[in-house]
Amino acid sequence: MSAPGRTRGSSTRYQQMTKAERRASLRLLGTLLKPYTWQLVGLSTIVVLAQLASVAGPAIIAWGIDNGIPALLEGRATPAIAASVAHIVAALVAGGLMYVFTRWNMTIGQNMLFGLRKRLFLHSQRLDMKFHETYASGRTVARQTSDMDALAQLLNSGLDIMVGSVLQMVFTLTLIVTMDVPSGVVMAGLLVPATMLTVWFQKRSSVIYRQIQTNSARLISHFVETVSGIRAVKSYRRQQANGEQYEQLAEDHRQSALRSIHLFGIYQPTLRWLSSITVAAVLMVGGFRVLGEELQVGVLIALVLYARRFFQPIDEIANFYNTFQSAVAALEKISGLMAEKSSVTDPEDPVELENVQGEIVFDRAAFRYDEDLPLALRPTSMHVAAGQTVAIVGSTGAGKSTIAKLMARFYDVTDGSITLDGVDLQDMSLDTLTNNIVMVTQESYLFSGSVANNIAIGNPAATREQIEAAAAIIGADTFINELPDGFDTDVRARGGRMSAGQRQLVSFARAFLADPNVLILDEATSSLDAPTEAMVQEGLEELLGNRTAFIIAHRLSTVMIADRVFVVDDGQIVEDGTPDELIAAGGQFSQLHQAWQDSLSDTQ
Ligand SMILES: Nc1ncnc2c1ncn2[C@@H]1O[C@H](COP(=O)(O)OP(=O)(O)OP(=O)(O)O)[C@@H](O)[C@H]1O
Repeated sequence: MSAPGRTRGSSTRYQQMTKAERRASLRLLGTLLKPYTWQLVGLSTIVVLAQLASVAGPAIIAWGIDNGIPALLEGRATPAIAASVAHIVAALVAGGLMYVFTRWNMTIGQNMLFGLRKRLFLHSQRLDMKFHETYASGRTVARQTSDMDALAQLLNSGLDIMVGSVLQMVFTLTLIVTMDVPSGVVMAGLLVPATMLTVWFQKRSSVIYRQIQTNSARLISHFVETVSGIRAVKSYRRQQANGEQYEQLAEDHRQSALRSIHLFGIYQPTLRWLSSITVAAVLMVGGFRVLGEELQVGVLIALVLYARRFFQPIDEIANFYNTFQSAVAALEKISGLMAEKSSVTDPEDPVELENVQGEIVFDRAAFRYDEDLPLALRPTSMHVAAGQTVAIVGSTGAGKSTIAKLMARFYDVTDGSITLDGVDLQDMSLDTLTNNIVMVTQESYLFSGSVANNIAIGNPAATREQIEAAAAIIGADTFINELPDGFDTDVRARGGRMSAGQRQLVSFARAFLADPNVLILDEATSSLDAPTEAMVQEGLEELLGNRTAFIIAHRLSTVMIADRVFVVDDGQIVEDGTPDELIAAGGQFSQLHQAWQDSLSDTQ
């Protein structure tokens, strides 16, 4: 019997699904089940046999009483012993079969979920940046967690209830009618109010389950938002206001949970009451028939036992309906995510690159983030020779990061092309691209694991010596060696926490180890303080080496090491030249340079 709130109803969502969505989700269920067709046939057979063995119990008792007792009175014990043995064997067979069924069924369910989880994870990773920017990460998490749980419930209990419980009712009713038609009529008569009660319960429970689901999602999302924005919460003293909001949401959740408990409180006792009335009615009708010698006592006992069992599966079936709806809605959401296509894909016949030099050419390359948005990069043509270091500067929102993201193929150009050594980025495999072009972003993301593992992401084949050498060249080794376990320190553990600048140094070492031909640093030095920046300046020059490099920078010191500067304004490169040339030209860069100079002298 399901506890209140265990299954998640989403009938409204289910009803809102279009036919196409429903078909897509059922198709996904079909692809999950298909490899297990024969195993599912085997499982169904086991359920049928287990139900037959379990339903045989009362019939054996009836036979034992009606034949065994008279035989005992005549001094023959064999029929009574045979009935007892048969009853024990039937119970053992039913139990054994259910054991095999449960293990096998759970194993298949877990295997299916394992396959689906893996497919979903790999698919989510493959999807392009545009998808990840629009599809909230919380939703991706829900696909992997609550939706998988809903599906797990269906896979765990689906076959047992759909086949087992339904068969239990069918077999029981058939046996009752076969044994005694009037008792069958009594049972069928009481089935009418039980069905009406169940339909009433089912309708209300699916609405309440949906409320519980919505309220719990609101509660969680408010909690997550507060925790992830805790700095803003503390800075603006939002604790009390947030607390009040949370209390209201928690109260809504409590109310919907109470409504669910109340509903169960009406349904289950009423169903039991109907079940008891059935037993009493069968006993009364049967009793009179025994008195009239139209029915044997053993058969009457069997009928009473069957009547007790008859209603047991009804509430399981009613609850299962919610499980089924939740699972179909979850499947629809999962299949929706699986149907998403990445616009950045591998070409069918990729061009192999050899001896890459690192020449980057934009040929009337233009880009917009969405069809109804203006161009973030207006048609741009430029040529950057292999080995050049280019600083990209410009005001906020000018389009600097957009240029960087296009070179790393986070997005594909809307028009024109970008080439590496004369080969269109879209004509090389994504592996070739990432082996040759690496972007270090300002977030400097560190994955769980040790510092050494985080650096090794740049080149998983690197030896420990190479990892430590990369850190030393970048100038990250001093602080890493001071961490509790040096390079083996877990970056998430206490003592492994790093400042923004230290994280950037680790990501520099990672990029150095990756050894790409083209390196893009997006604001990568912006969060280093002046002494740290001075420290990494040398490492940065080591990192840049002979490779082609694009540095988006807000700091003069970084810009001045560049061979060339692009000034970006309103989605286009408006100035292009060496730092000295641009200072002399008196344009935007020279003003920017002057402002930097002034700010430096102010701080001295
Ligand atoms: N994911 C996105 N979806 C829609 N528009 C975007 C997206 N990212 C950036 N834009 C828009 O594209 C334009 C260029 O943004 P971009 O991030 O390239 O500027 P930027 O020069 O790097 O700015 P900043 O120095 O502030 O980082 C801006 O108008 C911005 O609003």
